[in-house]
Amino acid sequence: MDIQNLLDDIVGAVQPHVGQGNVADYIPQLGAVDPQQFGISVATREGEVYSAGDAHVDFSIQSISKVFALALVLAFDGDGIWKRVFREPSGNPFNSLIQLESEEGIPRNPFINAGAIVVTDRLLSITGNAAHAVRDLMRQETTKVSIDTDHHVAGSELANSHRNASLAHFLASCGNLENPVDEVLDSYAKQCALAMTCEDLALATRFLAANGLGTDGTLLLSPAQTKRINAVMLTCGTYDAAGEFAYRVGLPGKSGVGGGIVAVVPNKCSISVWSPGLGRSGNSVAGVAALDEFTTRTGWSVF
Ligand SMILES: NC(=O)CC[C@H](N)C(=O)O
Repeated sequence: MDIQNLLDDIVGAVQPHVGQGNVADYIPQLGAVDPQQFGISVATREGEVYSAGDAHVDFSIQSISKVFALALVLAFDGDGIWKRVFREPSGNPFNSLIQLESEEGIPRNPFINAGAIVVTDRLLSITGNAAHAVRDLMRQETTKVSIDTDHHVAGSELANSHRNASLAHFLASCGNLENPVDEVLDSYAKQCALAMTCEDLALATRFLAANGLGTDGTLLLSPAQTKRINAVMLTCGTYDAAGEFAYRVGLPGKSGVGGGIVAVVPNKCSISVWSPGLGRSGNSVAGVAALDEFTTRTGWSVF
């Protein structure tokens, strides 16, 4: 398989989709990003990296950070988090308030905002600084020490975070937050506002394609924990489009409203795509198209 050739081809094939959809503008800083961009990177289990298009441009990873926060909490704390968050697809938008009340403050899964706020809360309790913990994991896996939060994006989210604040206050009212609401929201916004490239994200996600083995050869997660994170990504990683994503792409994946998506081919490689235009459920239109093309042409999927 000539992966470089394939990625170059995919850049051409997805051009009609680049710019389709809408850039997230409920976080004003994200609304200012040029939608005419597309990048793709693949990191193989063996350590090769392939990139094409705008794969070296920084973008806001947003909800992709939720995977890494969950990985850290599972690594530090084992299964305790599953008493505070379910692992079922929600079928609702990522920032929906509806289920949280009827399900008495236990979020459906760790990848919708309510669930991710609970995971960040736990990570904050464990580490004292959840955003730094996620950032440091990214730095470690990419060996790139310049990775950091874009504070303009974090500030822009915090200044417009009425929905996440209402989720967090409701969680607190149900006794499902350990830390003050403002501190949890601050950490959550900063972890979401990490700025990274496709190549960085492919490298950072590689441990999920390697049974939990990190870049430096240490085990970040057990093979069983890795399998479970990938399973939750498959069923919940793209919100109320998880069924459509499984149908088209056939891989565990996690999207963010910055237009990035990471996907995992277990035991083979991690893939990261980015293009800012989002479909109705908040997933990159050109990104999903590229992953569809990738798995259809390689036959690399979990199905
Ligand atoms: N789906 C996303 O990427 C959402 C993340 C964003 N920071 C929010 O909480 O709204």
